[in-house]
Amino acid sequence: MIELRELTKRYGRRVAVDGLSVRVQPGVVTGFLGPNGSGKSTTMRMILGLDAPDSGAALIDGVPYRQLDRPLTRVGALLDAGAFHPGRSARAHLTALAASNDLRSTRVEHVLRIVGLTEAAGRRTGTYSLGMRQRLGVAVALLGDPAVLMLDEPVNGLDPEGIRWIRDLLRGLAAEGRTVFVSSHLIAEMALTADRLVVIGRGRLLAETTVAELAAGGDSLEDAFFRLTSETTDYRGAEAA
Ligand SMILES: Nc1ncnc2c1ncn2[C@@H]1O[C@H](COP(=O)(O)OP(=O)(O)OP(=O)(O)O)[C@@H](O)[C@H]1O
Repeated sequence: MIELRELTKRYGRRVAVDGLSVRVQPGVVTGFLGPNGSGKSTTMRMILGLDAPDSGAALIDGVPYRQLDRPLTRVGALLDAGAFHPGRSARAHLTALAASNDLRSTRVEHVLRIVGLTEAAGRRTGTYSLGMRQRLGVAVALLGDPAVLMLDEPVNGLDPEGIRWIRDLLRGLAAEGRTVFVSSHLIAEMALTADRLVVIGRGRLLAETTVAELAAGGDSLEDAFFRLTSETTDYRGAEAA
């Protein structure tokens, strides 16, 4: 489980994450939704110990990420697809990561199979398409067989086949009992992938709900999302100008 307790982060005078308290439960896909700049990436970076909160805490199974023993076996994350050495093959990348984190080397071929990269695993990642790099990012996240998975905008830039693949994978991982926390600014995509939704705007919690509850209001999911977040966006479309 991921637990945020009054999590707060400021950049100068700007509050990027503002007293966020949320519990992300195992066994379901939880969508983390909010407009651009609402604080999703900053929250995820704090969960992974890459940014320090100004106050509050982000806990994984009760402890901060940095205190986890063998963290890759506890939490898998996909933050930035494409951040791989372009001259290295996928297999070499995963093998090095497994060795440096004391993971069984048999995991490498296993995760390559899960993400469908077995045949391409010997190729330099510099030759990979965005979709293939995304798959490799997912392979990295799964390498330690963690019970908690966190993905920041995993469908960005993917074609429909890639989007469906990520969706099915995430739902399968949750069905295995894992905690799956996935961010997006696209409500329509999240409606197809997530069971629960955590909606934020300007770093604040706006709603913790289910897709069904959000849709029950009568208007479309998109309208419900805009209604929730409209007060928090810094920009306005022509209609509202
Ligand atoms: N390193 C940083 N320095 C200064 N400001 C930052 C930094 N990182 C994020 N911010 C600011 O914090 C706020 C939240 O940004 P964040 O990237 O977490 O939002 P997001 O919801 O992930 O947005 P997007 O969907 O566009 O990725 C924004 O106003 C952003 O400009």
